[in-house]
Amino acid sequence: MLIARLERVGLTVPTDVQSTAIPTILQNHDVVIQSYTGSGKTLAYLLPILCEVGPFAEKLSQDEDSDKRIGVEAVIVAPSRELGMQIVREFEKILGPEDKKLVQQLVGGANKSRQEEALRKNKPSIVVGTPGRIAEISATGKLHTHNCRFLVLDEVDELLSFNFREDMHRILEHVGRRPGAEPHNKAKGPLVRRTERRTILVSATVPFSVIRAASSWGRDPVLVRAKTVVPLESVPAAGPDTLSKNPTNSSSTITQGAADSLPPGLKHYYCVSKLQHKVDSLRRCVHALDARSVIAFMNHTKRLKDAVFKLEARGITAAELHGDLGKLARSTTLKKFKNGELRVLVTNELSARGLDVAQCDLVVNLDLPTDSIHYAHRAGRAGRLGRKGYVVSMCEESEVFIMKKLHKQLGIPIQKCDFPEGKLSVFKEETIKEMSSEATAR
Ligand SMILES: Nc1ncnc2c1ncn2[C@@H]1O[C@H](COP(=O)(O)OP(=O)(O)OP(=O)(O)O)[C@@H](O)[C@H]1O
Repeated sequence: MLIARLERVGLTVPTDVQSTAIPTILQNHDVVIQSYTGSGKTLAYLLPILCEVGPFAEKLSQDEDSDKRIGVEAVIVAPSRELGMQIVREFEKILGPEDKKLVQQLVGGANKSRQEEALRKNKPSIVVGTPGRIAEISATGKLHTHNCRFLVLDEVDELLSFNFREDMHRILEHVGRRPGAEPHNKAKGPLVRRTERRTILVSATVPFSVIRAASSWGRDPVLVRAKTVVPLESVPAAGPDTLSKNPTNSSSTITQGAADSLPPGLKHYYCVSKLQHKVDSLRRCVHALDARSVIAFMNHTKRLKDAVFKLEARGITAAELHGDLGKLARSTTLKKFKNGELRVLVTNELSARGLDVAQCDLVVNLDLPTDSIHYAHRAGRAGRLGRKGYVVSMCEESEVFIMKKLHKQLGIPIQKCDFPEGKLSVFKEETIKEMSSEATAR
């Protein structure tokens, strides 16, 4: 049934991470799924859920069946409303129009009373949302998750950040916990109250904070990477940027930084440009690479509008996407970008995580990311599902040392380039020594 439906929507060959994660989750494991951006992690958890929840589920035994009617059975948490809605659309694509009411979005910014009304009326088995809204509706008692069998935290390292702490605590405490069960008592170990909830943590980057969280939230969780499954306790504690030795060898230290979170089809460059010329360098870069679908990242929302204005003034269709925009403006802009009406989307960190625009062929850092993890998530907007793509970072002379650091932490070549006469020109391979002597000479 499910396989037939997948074939109908053009999903016939599983990606590596799906081939590894799906059976592991169906064997009742708690899992951490780590695989590079655009490798199909969403379906890696969505498909096992649909094997057990909804129209494609194997028939449950009588008592489980009666339980089935009470409340939500899967909760998926995402750090942004765009990613939340993207996951909902993936569910709806597979469920089809007749069953799409089985999944309900609970993202921030949408109308809360309409969401509560839909929960009451449709009695969805699956909810997908952002931490604040899920926690808020759960606190009103209108979201019944005690029967929940799956809790998915997508972009989990982002969800661990401070601003989600309180909401995530509530979600972890309530989802899959039977009413009246004794409160979480560490002394009795992390699992005394959750019997069958499977906790699935997902990200392209898995810093040690995620490993630690998984061990306390799950029951003997395993780490699923593209082709390997290792017990989590075999992962030694390490700093945030430990690079993997040999990813295929299960005893190696895992990458807790970002080295193997980058898609293989990407080429990475940096271009030295003065701050006031960066947008013009972006324009020359877009033309030189003949990029059709470009995502440009900036660190300060205030400056996005100015960049869009300059691009439009030079005849490049562009728009800004950030959290200060209203819900409608954000979804309209995203739709226009995805259907090719816009050539450049100028955005900030909000859109870095998880945004899936299959045709994105160029990512430009108009402002440099703060670290290798942020670099990886931004870069991973291009090269989706093994496609080719470029990542070009615009940096001032004084920031070149940051590119050297990223090159080292990520273990990837990031070559210096420029765009004279509308062509990409790559400087000869600058070794680390040359780069560092350049850096010290300044
Ligand atoms: N088996 C498959 N066959 C064909 N297309 C697939 C398959 N699995 C996923 N896709 C498509 O590949 C794209 C990327 O998938 P997805 O967004 O799940 O990647 P991801 O690993 O979650 O990326 P990120 O780390 O950026 O969130 C999506 O458009 C998805 O529909």
